Amino acid sequence: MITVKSLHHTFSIGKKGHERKVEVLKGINFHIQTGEIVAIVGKSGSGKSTLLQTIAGFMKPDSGSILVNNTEIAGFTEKQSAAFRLDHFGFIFQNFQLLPSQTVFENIELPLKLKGVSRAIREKKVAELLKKVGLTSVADHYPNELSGGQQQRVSIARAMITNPPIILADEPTGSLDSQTEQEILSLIRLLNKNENLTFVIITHDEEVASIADRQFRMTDGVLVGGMLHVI
Ligand SMILES: Nc1ncnc2c1ncn2[C@@H]1O[C@H](COP(=O)(O)OP(=O)(O)OP(=O)(O)O)[C@@H](O)[C@H]1O
Repeated sequence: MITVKSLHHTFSIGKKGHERKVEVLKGINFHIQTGEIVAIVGKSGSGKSTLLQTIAGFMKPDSGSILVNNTEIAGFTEKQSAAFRLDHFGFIFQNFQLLPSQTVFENIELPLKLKGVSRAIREKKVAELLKKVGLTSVADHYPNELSGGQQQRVSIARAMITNPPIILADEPTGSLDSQTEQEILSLIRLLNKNENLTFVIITHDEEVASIADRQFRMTDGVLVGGMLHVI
């Protein structure tokens, strides 16, 4: 599903003329299979977000290979990356990133609108997903009328609406209390099982990492681990 080989990336930090080079990805290698939940765990600044951004095609690595379903995406142009992203990746963020002026229904249907999907199909698909994430009764509410857990359910539904095979999640429960965190983690597990969805979750929270089939540890730009985790 995702195979990363010899991925390198270096940032230039600081004022022009006095830049400092920081090697953030020092030759990353891993393979993720379809239907796995993988957690990428590591301290702040270890390079987790940079890795996720390169997989998603938001950032071009200096060198290395990223194969997603046998397509090499590391050398894609921005336009190619955007098109590939829409078909292959859904995103979940710590702060939900919902549009405040749009209802739950409208937030979830947005990616389908961007793809030019007809209204009838959009309505059918959003209704199906609302049911899967347990939000049918709040379809016409606005994000600020929902709890944090409900907002994260909306963003999970939005991430899934175009049927991408892979969900990339950056600290998906970072803004939630521990009980709500457990509910969202259970939902992720359920969707993984029922829909065969692959999840790549970035976290520094061991509780979150514990739901993963495998955990990778990011330390100073090096990724280690990947042992099967028994839950
Ligand atoms: N656009 C950028 N320009 C320059 N340096 C950057 C940029 N993005 C990240 N960095 C640097 O790269 C290193 C890794 O950052 P990254 O955000 O990938 O870490 P992280 O493990 O995701 O951290 P956190 O958990 O705090 O989000 C940090 O030293 C950071 O300062």
